[in-house]
Amino acid sequence: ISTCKEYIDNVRSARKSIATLITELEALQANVTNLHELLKSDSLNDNALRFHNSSVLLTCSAACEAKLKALCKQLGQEGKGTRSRLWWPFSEKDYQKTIQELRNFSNWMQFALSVDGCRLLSQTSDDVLKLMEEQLEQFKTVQGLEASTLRILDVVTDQKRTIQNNIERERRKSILNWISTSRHYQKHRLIQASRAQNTGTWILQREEFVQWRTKRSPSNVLVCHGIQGSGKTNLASIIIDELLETNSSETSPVAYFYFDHQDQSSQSTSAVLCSILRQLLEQMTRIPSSVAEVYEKNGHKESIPLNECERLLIDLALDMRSVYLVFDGLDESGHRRPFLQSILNVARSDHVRLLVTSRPHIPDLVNLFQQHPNLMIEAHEEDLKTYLYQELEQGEIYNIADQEFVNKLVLKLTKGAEGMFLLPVLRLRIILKEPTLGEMEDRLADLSHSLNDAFADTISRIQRLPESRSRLGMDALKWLTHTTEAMREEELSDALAVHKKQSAVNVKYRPTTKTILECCQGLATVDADGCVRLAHYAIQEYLTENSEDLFPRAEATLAVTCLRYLVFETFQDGPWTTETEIESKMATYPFLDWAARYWGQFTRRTETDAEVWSALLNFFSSPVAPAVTNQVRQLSMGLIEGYWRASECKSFTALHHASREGLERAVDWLLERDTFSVNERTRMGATPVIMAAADGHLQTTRNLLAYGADPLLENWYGNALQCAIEANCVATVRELVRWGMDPNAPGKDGRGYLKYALDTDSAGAFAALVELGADIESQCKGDPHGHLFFTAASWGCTEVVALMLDRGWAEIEMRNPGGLTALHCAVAASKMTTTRRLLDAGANVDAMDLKRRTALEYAQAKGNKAMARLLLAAGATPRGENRVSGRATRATRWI
Ligand SMILES: Nc1ncnc2c1ncn2[C@@H]1O[C@H](COP(=O)(O)OP(=O)(O)OP(=O)(O)O)[C@@H](O)[C@H]1O
Repeated sequence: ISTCKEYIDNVRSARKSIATLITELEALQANVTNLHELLKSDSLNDNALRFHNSSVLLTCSAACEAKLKALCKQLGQEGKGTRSRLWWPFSEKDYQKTIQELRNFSNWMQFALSVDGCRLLSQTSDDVLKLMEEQLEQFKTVQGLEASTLRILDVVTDQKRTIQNNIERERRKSILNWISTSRHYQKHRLIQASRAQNTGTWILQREEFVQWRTKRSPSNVLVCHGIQGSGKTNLASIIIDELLETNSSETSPVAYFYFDHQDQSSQSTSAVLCSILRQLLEQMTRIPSSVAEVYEKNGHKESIPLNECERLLIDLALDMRSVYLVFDGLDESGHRRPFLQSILNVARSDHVRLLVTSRPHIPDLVNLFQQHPNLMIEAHEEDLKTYLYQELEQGEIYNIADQEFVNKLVLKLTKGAEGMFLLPVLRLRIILKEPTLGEMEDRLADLSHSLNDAFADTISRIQRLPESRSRLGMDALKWLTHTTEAMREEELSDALAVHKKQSAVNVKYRPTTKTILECCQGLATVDADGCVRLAHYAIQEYLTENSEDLFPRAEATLAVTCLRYLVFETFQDGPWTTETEIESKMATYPFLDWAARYWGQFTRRTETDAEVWSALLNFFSSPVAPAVTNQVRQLSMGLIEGYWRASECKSFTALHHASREGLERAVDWLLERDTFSVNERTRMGATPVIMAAADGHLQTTRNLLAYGADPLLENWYGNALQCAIEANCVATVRELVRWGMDPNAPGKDGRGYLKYALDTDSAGAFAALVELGADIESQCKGDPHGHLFFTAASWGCTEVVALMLDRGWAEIEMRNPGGLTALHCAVAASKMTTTRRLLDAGANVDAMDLKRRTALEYAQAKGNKAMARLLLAAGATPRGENRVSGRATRATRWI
């Protein structure tokens, strides 16, 4: 039974097995046939292929043959009985083995079917192994190549990363430079370099300072005040160093600014805030997206708008653990009011620690800071001693004097310091200038009593120098005392080279900076920007106070120097055609640019001086000088080409000059002689009255009108009234309207005059126009905002907004056609300062427009977090607050 079962099982699967066996045998047969063909073919003969007896292919073929024979025998059932012949001759295991073997043979044959395969299989198995090894080697080489490729890929990836980093670095640099290029650190480094070692550290231990720094003080502001020369600036530099060393980090950045009375033009509110913003960003590894966004939006503009800068500062401060801001010499800032307004906005956040230094008794500062902690600064005896000993050692005093004299000197200077650092500094300089010990002792016995005496001593020393040196020193001090703009070394040197009998620039007379400084006997110094300055604010005060005695007719002589320089033959080949030509003249003759910009300032105040008058007439009668002067001025002020083009400058007459500079006597003189028509026009259409009105020269405007000037004439920009409004020259605006200009007439581009006042937020001019009859309602017609109040809020005209509310010319909750309040408008336009002013004036922070949106939602839509915080601080209710009471709403979570 078991035999029968075995048979039946075998027979059952035999059909399938036979079919498989046949397929494998057919495949093998086909391969053998093909191989046979190949071995006979030319391709192998040509290559003279020899099969070794023990080659792999022959061995394999022999094995194949043997197998096939065995198979035949098995299938033929030779020598078996009848019954067993009916049996399927393979067990399952044998069958599987046979099929596998046949497949292997087939594979070998197939491999041999290529020339390369044949060549390989013609070798013995050892050879094949060797070849395989070689191929393995080659494979490894390829693998090596792959590894190199991977390395190359790594390098390329690295390079890509580097390039990306470079791009990011460049972008960061452009953003930072766009924000500010002021080199705030230069003054800091100068002070650091001149500060005596180990002085002033006492301030870091003072309780007021420690409390301020560690936020234990109830106020985030600390005011350090002290008399002139008490050492405030040096102490500020010590504080800055300490904060930078121990606090400066991504989350606690430090920024500072030193105000300087001689540098007003580069210390506008905007310049200072931008410098602060840049410093804070420099301490952060990544530029925050809020800053990048402002750059994307405004990067094409020359500089970052002030309100954006202020907003970003507020925004950054809120994200920091603490921000330390140090401002030295607030009393020296000529733009104090707007600056303080902005910086105190920034310092509303408690994260901001604000430290300022100033002289005492400055009324506006006293009022503003009286509720904040104060720290009195005066020179410390120990610091003075340290400083004096260091100075004496460096001055090699021990070559002349013994220790006893040195000790006596230090003691006397320290005891007589009167709380100042500056006084002993000056006294020491005077003593050290003496040639012998005896004269030093005499000086010490007869010390100047006060700071002013010390200055007077120095001046008399300058006056005792040899004549030309003394003149040079006093002339340099005269320039430095009377200029409102810092003078670069080369400008001052070129100005000092102007002598009476010259008719051209003579470079041989230009003194070097070293000579200038020597002749000023320590009263002047050069800063890191290459500007020559009076060494201390106190010197400026002294020289200004005593100017009449020290520099008789100072401004007149400066006016004459400018006018004489401008008519030099050197410039007779002007006006020039290209910007490069003009710039090259300005570079070769550095005083040209300075004289062209400031001659009028000095001349205006000294027109009646005979020498000035004669120099002025000489200037006016020059066929070239007025054109050259105008060209250089317009270019150096950065005006568009139309203004400095030679043809325009040639049409800019003496009358235009006199009108723009407000030279009343000259205007009268020129008009009386009928030299020019009162309505003389330049190529761009400028008239004398436009020139006078735009610069706010009231009397000159009056005189021109009296001579028949037509204020309705327009240049390419507008008429005299429009120019006076935009420059916020209130008295001139009044004069022009009184003369007959209609404040309700449309301007050149069809807009009403009130709108021009909004262009520059000129609240004074706006008020004057309304008082003189400008009708707000009629000038609102056609305004896309519906009313000037909304336009003012949208444009960020904070002063005009405040004015309109004060005077009742607008209601704080009035609505535009879209149901928006002024608050909505200011928030929608991201005008932070205007928004704050509206909130201070009582604007309803939750007012809703027609679609029931609040100002907070406008801020949210804009992604303006600082604005949202401002509104929330003013009590704004986030949407959903009532519904989800007690839980952060979407709006507050977003902030
Ligand atoms: N630590 C110091 N090391 C060396 N010199 C110092 C130091 N402190 C002050 N001085 C000297 O004293 C002068 C006056 O100091 P500083 O300018 O700091 O005073 P200030 O109080 O800021 O003056 P002002 O209010 O008049 O501007 C400096 O020009 C310097 O020469």
